[in-house]
Amino acid sequence: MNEMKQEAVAYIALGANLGDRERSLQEALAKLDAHPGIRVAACSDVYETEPVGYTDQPQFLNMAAQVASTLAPQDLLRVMLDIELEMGRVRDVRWGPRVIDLDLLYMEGFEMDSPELTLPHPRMGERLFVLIPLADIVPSDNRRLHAFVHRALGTLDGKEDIRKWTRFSWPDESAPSAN
Ligand SMILES: Nc1ncnc2c1ncn2[C@@H]1O[C@H](COP(=O)(O)OP(=O)(O)OP(=O)(O)O)[C@@H](O)[C@H]1O
Ligand SMILES: Nc1nc2c(c(=O)[nH]1)N=C(CO)CN2
Repeated sequence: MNEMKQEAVAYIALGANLGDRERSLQEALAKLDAHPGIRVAACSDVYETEPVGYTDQPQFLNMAAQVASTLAPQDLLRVMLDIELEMGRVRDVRWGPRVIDLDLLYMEGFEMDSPELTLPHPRMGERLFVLIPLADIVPSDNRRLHAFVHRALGTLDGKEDIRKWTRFSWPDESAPSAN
């Protein structure tokens, strides 16, 4: 893995709509935070959302996390994809049901466009289930991302059914260790 000397701030979208959704979000955050090159710095509220795209599937829980990472973006994504696999995600239906979905939305200082990794995430401005949690944690001094999120929120206002989910806390003292 290519370790960078300095931490870079990145934003990750989390989604879950199979099994114990809340526990899956907790577990994914714990696994990210347990990695030596990743520190979970802030978490959004959790929202219950109607499925978008492929609609014949259960409701999602969605949230966003701000992380600080010394990993190169490709390595951070690899860790995220490994966590999805460890947690039993099966890739079959595009936009279909999943135990956990982790998308890398934005990483400070990095722009790239390849099938393996596109940054910023090409569809983040189209999805309220991504933007509403992200707005909880993007600081206003990140002018570029803050402006992007709020402009996109303005154009999508009211287009998806999203409700705040209140029963979530992280770090979760009762959760099993991620290792
Ligand atoms: N910014 C990114 N974040 C996550 N995956 C990405 C990104 N850019 C490209 N990819 C690639 O997309 C592939 C498919 O991702 P995934 O199965 O999570 O898509 P999806 O959640 O079904 O749809 P969407 O990409 O619209 O969220 C991953 O294997 C990954 O290599
Ligand atoms: N509400 C909601 N809908 C979705 C979600 C998601 O996380 N939340 N993820 C998808 C796969 O990218 C497809 N549709």
